[in-house]
Amino acid sequence: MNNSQIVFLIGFMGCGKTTLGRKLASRLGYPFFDLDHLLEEQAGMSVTEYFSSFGETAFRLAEAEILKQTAYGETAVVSTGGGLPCHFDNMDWMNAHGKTIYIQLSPKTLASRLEHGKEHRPLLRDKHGDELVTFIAEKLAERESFYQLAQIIADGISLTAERVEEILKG
Ligand SMILES: Nc1ncnc2c1ncn2[C@@H]1O[C@H](COP(=O)(O)OP(=O)(O)O)[C@@H](O)[C@H]1O
Ligand SMILES: O=C(O)C1=C[C@@H](OP(=O)(O)O)[C@@H](O)[C@H](O)C1
Ligand SMILES: [Mg+2]
Repeated sequence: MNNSQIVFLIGFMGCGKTTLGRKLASRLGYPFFDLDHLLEEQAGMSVTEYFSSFGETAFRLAEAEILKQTAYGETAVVSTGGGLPCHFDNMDWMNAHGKTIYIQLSPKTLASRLEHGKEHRPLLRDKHGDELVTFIAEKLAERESFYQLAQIIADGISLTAERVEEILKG
C-alpha cells in the first residue's frame, strides 16, 4: 500500500491556509510546512522585508524554488502563500506531487479576516475598508482560474481540520 500523501492548501490571503494547515497536520500526525515561514527562515527576514528589499518578482522566484526544493518526506501538510499557485508551473507541480485543496471564500469574508493582519502582507498594507474589499475582489478574479485547478474545492466558511480529513478520506 502507498501511504504517501502531501496535502497542499491553496487560496487567497486570509482564507486560513496557515491556521488550518497547522491544525490539519497535527490531526493527521503529518509534518507541517508553511512556505512563507520557510522563506522567512531561509532569507533571515520577513516576507514584508523581502518584498521591500528585493521586489515581488524576486519573491515569486524564491517561493517557487522553496516549493520545489523542500524535502517533504512521505507525508506532509503544506500551506502555500496566496499568490504561489498563480506563477510559473507551480499549480501543475503541486497537482503532480500531492493533493491540492482550494479554500474558497468571498472577498467580503477575506477582507474582514485581513483587516487586522494586513501589515504582514505587503500587497494589502495600505488598503482600508471598501478599498480593501475592491482590491481583493479584483485580485481574486485574476487568480480564480488558477485556484480552480485544485483537485478539491472546499467552502472556507466553517471549514475545520476534521472536515478536511473526512474530505481527504473521500
Ligand atoms: N476558520 C477561521 N475563522 C475565522 N478566522 C480565521 C479562520 N482561520 C483563520 N482565521 C483568521 O484569519 C486570518 C488569516 O489566517 P491565516 O491562517 O494567516 O490565512 P492565510 O495563511 O490563508 O493567509 C488570521 O487572523 C486568522 O486568525
Ligand atoms: O497572495 C499573495 O500574493 C501573498 C500571500 C502571502 O501569504 P498568505 O496567503 O499566507 O497571506 C505571502 O506569500 C505574500 O504576502 C504574498
Ligand atoms: Mg499563510
